[in-house]
Amino acid sequence: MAEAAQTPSERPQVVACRDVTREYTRGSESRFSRQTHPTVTALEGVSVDIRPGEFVGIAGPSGSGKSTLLHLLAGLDTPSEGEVTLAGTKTTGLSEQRRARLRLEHVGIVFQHFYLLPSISARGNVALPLVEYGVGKSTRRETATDLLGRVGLDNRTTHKPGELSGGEQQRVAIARALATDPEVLIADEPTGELDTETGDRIIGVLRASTDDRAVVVASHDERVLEETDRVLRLRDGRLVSDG
Ligand SMILES: Nc1ncnc2c1ncn2[C@@H]1O[C@H](COP(=O)(O)OP(=O)(O)OP(=O)(O)O)[C@@H](O)[C@H]1O
Repeated sequence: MAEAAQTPSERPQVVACRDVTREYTRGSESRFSRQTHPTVTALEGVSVDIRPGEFVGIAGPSGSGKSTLLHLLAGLDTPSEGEVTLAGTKTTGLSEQRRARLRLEHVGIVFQHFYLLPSISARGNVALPLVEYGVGKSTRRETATDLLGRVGLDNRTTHKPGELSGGEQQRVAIARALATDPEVLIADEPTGELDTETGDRIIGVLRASTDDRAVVVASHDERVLEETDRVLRLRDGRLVSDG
């Protein structure tokens, strides 16, 4: 069946979590103390499928496991138990280097605090993942300029991050995350510190990115969650609803 004729629910999943648990052990034994801190179970028994074309929200109170789940979905972290399969590859057991390659090839990541390089232009920042990908300079420039146009920043391509507003920097970060044309775009609190109008613009840019990929957003912002197709609600590390 042609891809275009498929609805998101008919497409194969791009990320699958099966009965995933993530525990953090805080502190460690030292020479002077045998006492270890208790283990925190940040996620427990979470199973989720995410397919291209879906705009998925992750919601829940502070500490409920949203960022932990996002990091697992993005291949930034691996579960203590259970399995995460990203673009057909299980993340557990891969070396750091192979996991980094898997992310480079399949995932775009947007953090709340952008993490743009201050000394280079918006266009240079967007082109950075393509350097790692081995794309030539003129194609990098062309792609980065095109992506900045798509997020409404045609007239800011040569500005450095410090010369841009928070919302503009966030749009540069989204354009950078899209540079490698990833199958899944992951965003952690992308509207966190933005005013309503700027936040709405970011939501629009994320929504417009879902045509051929999955977009997964962890957020406290109900305006973001209302725009998604589906919300995964977490409480105390457990998935309490999916729909
Ligand atoms: N590196 C870590 N070491 C120890 N505990 C951690 C670590 N990261 C997260 N936790 C704990 O895991 C739980 C889930 O954290 P997580 O950051 O996933 O929650 P969250 O829902 O994203 O919270 P917020 O909305 O406040 O960002 C919390 O109890 C947190 O304290």
